[in-house]
Formats: sequence, structure tokens, C-alpha cells
Amino acid sequence: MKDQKERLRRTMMFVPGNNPAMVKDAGIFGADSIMFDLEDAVSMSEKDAARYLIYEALKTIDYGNSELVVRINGLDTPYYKSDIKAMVKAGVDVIRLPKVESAAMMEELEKLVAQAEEEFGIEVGTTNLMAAIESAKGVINAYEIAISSKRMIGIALSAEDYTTDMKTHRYPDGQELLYARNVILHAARAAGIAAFDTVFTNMDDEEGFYRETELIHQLGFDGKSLVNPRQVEMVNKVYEPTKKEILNAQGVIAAIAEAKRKGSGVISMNGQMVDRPVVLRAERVMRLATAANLVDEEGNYIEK
Ligand SMILES: CC(=O)SCCNC(=O)CCNC(=O)[C@H](O)C(C)(C)COP(=O)(O)OP(=O)(O)OC[C@H]1O[C@@H](n2cnc3c(N)ncnc32)[C@H](O)[C@@H]1OP(=O)(O)O
Ligand SMILES: O=C([O-])CC(=O)C(=O)O
Ligand SMILES: [Mg+2]
Repeated sequence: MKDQKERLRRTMMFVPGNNPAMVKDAGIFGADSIMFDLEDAVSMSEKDAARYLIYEALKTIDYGNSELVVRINGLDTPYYKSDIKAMVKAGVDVIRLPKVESAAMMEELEKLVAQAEEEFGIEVGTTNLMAAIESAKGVINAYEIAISSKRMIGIALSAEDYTTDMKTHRYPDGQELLYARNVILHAARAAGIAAFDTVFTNMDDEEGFYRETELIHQLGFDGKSLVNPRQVEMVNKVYEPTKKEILNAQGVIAAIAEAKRKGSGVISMNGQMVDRPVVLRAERVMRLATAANLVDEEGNYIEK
């Protein structure tokens, strides 16, 4: 399996699978992951055409460094088996299954993915998986879903369907999502995989988008599902470390290297204890700083 553990996934942008212009240009917005949608953005009458379009796009278009994800149709539809076969054959990085409520659903997906890999001569285990959790039952079973397969790279909250299931809707302060967000985040962290927050669909409410992104960044999410390219830059801005955080992270990494040379796992820096969790946080800050072009190849801070 591709090593996906340390990959940054701040932005996972939905691209409707039936829109050739959007599919063609999806790579130019710098999303960490591009998520082609075969599910709810595509009407029943266009399911086959969308699957074919995305198959061709995956085979022929260069999307640079973006991870390529496809949201297939759910297990309660007549489309998912054909979706799985076509996407595995095309060599997609990740299949995202919507409306997941149990580990058994992911196990069914994994079985079909493995069969398709065998059929098309692809090494078994190559295709990664993720689950979207969109109901109360899915939230209750989040941990069993998160550990359902070695192929799992993450779980995502899908709040449009989830709030419908909960007989509520989205509010500006997000109180209705606090429980689900925390459960999904804990399940992902306990399983050692990524946690993704849900889409924000009001394109005219930039302030609301920033408020929500700051909240999920503070909680500890890896990133967010997005519906529009303009949202990529806004999320990246929220996840960008400050100069102070970068300089501190550099100090931590240098201090621990020095400690290791002296045979110790812990050292003090400016009166602050530096040990493993501090080092892991510093390394993540440096990965985010690199992605934001705030450090050069030697790791030196670049003033913007
Ligand atoms: C609850 C759910 O299941 S959500 C997931 C399913 N939904 C989706 O996939 C929807 C994806 N998003 C979209 O279709 C669109 O962004 C909309 C309908 C929300 C808004 O559309 P617009 O008002 O046209 O967006 P906007 O004016 O910002 O578009 C600017 C440019 O970006 C392109 N663009 C917009 N959204 C996307 C996208 N998601 N992916 C790729 N390109 C896009 C537009 O085609 C346009 O390109 P152009 O300048 O070459 O014409
Ligand atoms: O995954 C998402 O955020 C979009 C979605 O399907 C939902 O909110 O129901
Ligand atoms: Mg949904």
C-alpha cells in the first residue's frame, strides 16, 4: 500500500463527476486531494456517463501532486459495483464510500476492491479507502469503521445528510455538530488515520467559512471536504503556521537532535521541556510550513 500516513490533507475538494470542464481543470487549484463525485452531485440519468468521464480523466489527465479520490455511489444503489471496478481499474488513490454505518459495509467494499485489483492485475492492497459518516448510526460506530481495514486513510463527517438524519439543520455556531465532530475525531485519532470535517455550502458567507475552519482546526481535524476552489486558499490560510510557531518548531527539532547525540530523549529549551509529543507537533508544523512555502529546502524560514 502507498504510505499515506504523513500526507497532508487539509483540502479535499469535491468535483462533480458529470462536469467535463470542472473535471479537466480540477488540478489547478492546489487542493491536497481532489474528490471526484459519482454520488449526490450526479443525477440518476448521468451515472454511467459520469463513471466513464472520471475513468478517462484518471487515466489521461495529470493532476500533479494532488491525491485522487472518488466518492462512489452507496451500497444501497445499483451503481456501486460498476463504480468500484472502473475506479480500481483506473488506478484511483482512494475510494470514498458515502453513508457508512458499520464496519461490515467497509468490509464489503474491501472485498470488491480486492477482487477488482486481482481482475485488473493491480497489486492487492494498493487502493486506499475512506468512509463518510452521515448518520447517527455511523457516528455511534465511528471507531469500528475507522479500524475496519488496513487500507483506511481517514473518516469524514458529512453534515448535510447527518443533520437531516438528526432532525435538525446546520446552524452558524455548529453546536449541532459538536458531538459528531468529537466522536469522529477521536475514532480517527485512536485508529491512527485522518479526520475530515464536512462541506460548507454557502459560497457567499466567507466569514462563516473562516469561523467553521478555525473551529475544526482548533479541534484537531486534518482538513475539510470542500465544494469550491475558492475555499482551498481559505483553508490553507487557517492551517498555515505562524513565524513564531515555525521558529519554535525548528528550535525543538534542533534541540532534540542535540539531546539524541547526548543519548537522551528529553531536553529543556528556553525553560520548556522538549520530549516526544513536542517533537511530533514540531514535525507537523514543519510539514505545514513546507506546504505553505514558508521554508526553503534547508528548512529556513522564508519571509513573505
Ligand atoms: C452535500 C454534498 O454531497 S456536497 C458534494 C457534492 N457537490 C458538489 O460536488 C458541488 C461542487 N461545487 C460546485 O458544483 C460549484 O462550486 C457550485 C455549484 C457550488 C458553485 O458554482 P459557481 O457559482 O459556478 O462557482 P464559482 O463561480 O466559484 O466558479 C468559479 C470557477 O471554478 C469552477 N469550479 C467551481 N466549483 C468547482 C469544483 N467543485 N471543482 C472544480 N471546478 C469548480 C467553475 O467551473 C468556474 O470555472 P470558470 O471560471 O472556468 O468558469
Ligand atoms: O461529505 C460531505 O461533507 C458532503 C455530504 O455528502 C454531506 O454533507 O452529506
Ligand atoms: Mg451526503
